[in-house]
Amino acid sequence: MTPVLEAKNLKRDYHIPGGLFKPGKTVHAVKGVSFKVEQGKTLAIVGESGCGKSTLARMVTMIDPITEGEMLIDGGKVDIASEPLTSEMRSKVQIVFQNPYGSLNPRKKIGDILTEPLVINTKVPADERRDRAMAMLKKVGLEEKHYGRYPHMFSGGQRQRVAIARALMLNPRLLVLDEPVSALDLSVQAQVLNLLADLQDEFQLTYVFISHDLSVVRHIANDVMVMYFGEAVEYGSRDQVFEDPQHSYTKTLFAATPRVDVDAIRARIERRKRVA
Ligand SMILES: Nc1ncnc2c1ncn2[C@@H]1O[C@H](COP(=O)(O)OP(=O)(O)OP(=O)(O)O)[C@@H](O)[C@H]1O
Repeated sequence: MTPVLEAKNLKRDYHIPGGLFKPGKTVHAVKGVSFKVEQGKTLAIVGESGCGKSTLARMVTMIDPITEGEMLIDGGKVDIASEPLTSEMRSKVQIVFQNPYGSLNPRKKIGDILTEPLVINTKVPADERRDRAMAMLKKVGLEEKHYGRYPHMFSGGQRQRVAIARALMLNPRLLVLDEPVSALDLSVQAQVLNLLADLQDEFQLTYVFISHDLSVVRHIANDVMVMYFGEAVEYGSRDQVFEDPQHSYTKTLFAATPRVDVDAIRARIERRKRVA
């Protein structure tokens, strides 16, 4: 099967200009990383702060340019040299950021936030845009009455649902989730993870899930890539990486991580749902 995304030897350098007495320097944030992810699957990218996870997320989402390497979506090459990238190309990959407070425009109603990607990227007429946004609200566990409300009227978990809904409005081939639950309370984390899992099952969505939280990764990933100083030091199936880590950094990372039992939280929520 052709992977939805295949990245080959991706590199990203940042050039930091020097001052009068300080020479400029180049930060090699991502140093040649390759991976692939198939439809309906989740690739988790883990590593500690500064290892290059977000840089990778921004490259895959085409927000940041690639210094070197190749990216194929559905087997077709993303021509990183073509500037500006076409909106059709961009709409294939969407991103959900960590902070549901900062990522939604506080001056816009939820309806406008959801329909905006259609206004910018498509010729879908206004009444159909509204219908699609209403349907999407329901898919992410919100209600039609939320359409006319502002982001400040929602909880953190609900705002992240709005961010997920917005990301799905263009039917992307790939969703990049950059620490999507780490700003949320633990029980809300489990609800949003449940939602992501349900949406993936229903629509065969493909995720690149960026996280520093191994308990979450264990719960959601099919494959795992561990990054360390801009390199992929481990890459394999979830069970392979968790049960038999090869690299000394992965072993240290796993040993240093307290285990939060997300499965138990999820089971508790399911029980509550059944009682209610
Ligand atoms: N715009 C930038 N200019 C210069 N250096 C940058 C820039 N963005 C990131 N870097 C550097 O690139 C490296 C990787 O950063 P990145 O934000 O991708 O890491 P991360 O793993 O996502 O960390 P965190 O989890 O803290 O966000 C770091 O050394 C960082 O300082």
